[in-house]
Amino acid sequence: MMETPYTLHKFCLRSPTSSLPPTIISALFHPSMIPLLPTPLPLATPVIANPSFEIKHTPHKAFAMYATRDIPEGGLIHIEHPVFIVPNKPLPRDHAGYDQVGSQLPKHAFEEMMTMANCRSKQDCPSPVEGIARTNALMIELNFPPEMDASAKNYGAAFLILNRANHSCGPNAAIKWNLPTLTASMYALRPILAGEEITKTYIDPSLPRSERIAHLQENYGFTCDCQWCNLPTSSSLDSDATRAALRIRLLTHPSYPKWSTDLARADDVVLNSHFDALQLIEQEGMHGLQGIYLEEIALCYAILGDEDRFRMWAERLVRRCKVEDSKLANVFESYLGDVRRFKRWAWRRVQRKQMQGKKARALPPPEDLFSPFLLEAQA
Ligand SMILES: C[S@@+](CC[C@H](N)C(=O)[O-])C[C@H]1O[C@@H](n2cnc3c(N)ncnc32)[C@H](O)[C@@H]1O
Repeated sequence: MMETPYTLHKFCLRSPTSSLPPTIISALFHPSMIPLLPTPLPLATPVIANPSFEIKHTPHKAFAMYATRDIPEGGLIHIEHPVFIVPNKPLPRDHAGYDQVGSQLPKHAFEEMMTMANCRSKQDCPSPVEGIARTNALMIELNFPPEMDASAKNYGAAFLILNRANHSCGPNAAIKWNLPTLTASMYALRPILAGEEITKTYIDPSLPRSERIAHLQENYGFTCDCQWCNLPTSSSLDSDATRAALRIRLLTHPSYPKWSTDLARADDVVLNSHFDALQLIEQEGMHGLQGIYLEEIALCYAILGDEDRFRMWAERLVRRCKVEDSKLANVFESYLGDVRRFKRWAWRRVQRKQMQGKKARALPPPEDLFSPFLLEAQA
């Protein structure tokens, strides 16, 4: 039998209140990975008391997540520990690892997991647990040291609820993994209406439609039914071009840092470009790209010293990135508490005033401009 370093582990996250049972995570870990988990292990994160979604069976996609009430942009939808963590690579055929993982799960979790999608063939994945893991597991980060071999850093985690989210090329939600708490959080990328399906993306949505379709077919065994994959050919080419442009734009858009120190550039050059980007993002449903534009629009208004507009955009940014980037949300929350905490508040106005002051001092006093002597001299 071929030797494999992956061995089964069970992690027990104690509940913060004695009335709740602990959370168990089964994992197939390389021994070198154990120190890469948080130490000590976090307490179990309680589930959200009044969830804003339900899981329903659908005619064409098996199960799906639906919003049961309106969810605001950036709103937390669900937070969950994985039921299992496994390496994202096939183990030797005779290795019982995946089946062991399955058999170690609590009964209800195992039964639920066995109803999850499995798009792998028996030849490809003889163990159904492996097929389910390969269809559903989300890539997660552990405390990987930089020198570690890239193939060893490849771990996936399966979630009983989050894995019910279907794919869209214009998703309204995204998932953020948090290693210290060993949880994944789902949050809204844009406002979601009650009754809407909650979707995430399984692929890079900026790829052209043909590549997205091929990728989803090959890796997940389905043909995407989203509105962007069903556009007529001519509109689809436009959509491909817009998506490609949005991807490039992230690297090429007018630079906020340069603008913020360069009075020669028009006040609205970055703003106009970013408003334009937000419109294209809206059109393609690529709200995952909004963050940088929202942040820089708020910063532009700070540099311009336009408090009302700064507040409007900074409040939106804080809402939007509360889950995705809580540090950034905290920074902007502190500016909202007192805009003068932003060190370069109204920098462009202040600079212009100072320059005008300097120019005025460099010119002769106004009465001299009209003195008979000057007129004579000019003549
Ligand atoms: C991670 S699971 C999503 C939840 C799944 N529907 C279930 O019942 O557990 C991925 C599988 O869901 C289905 N699926 C996801 N997104 C889809 C879409 N946009 N159109 C059709 N089927 C989809 C495919 O069968 C895919 O292999």
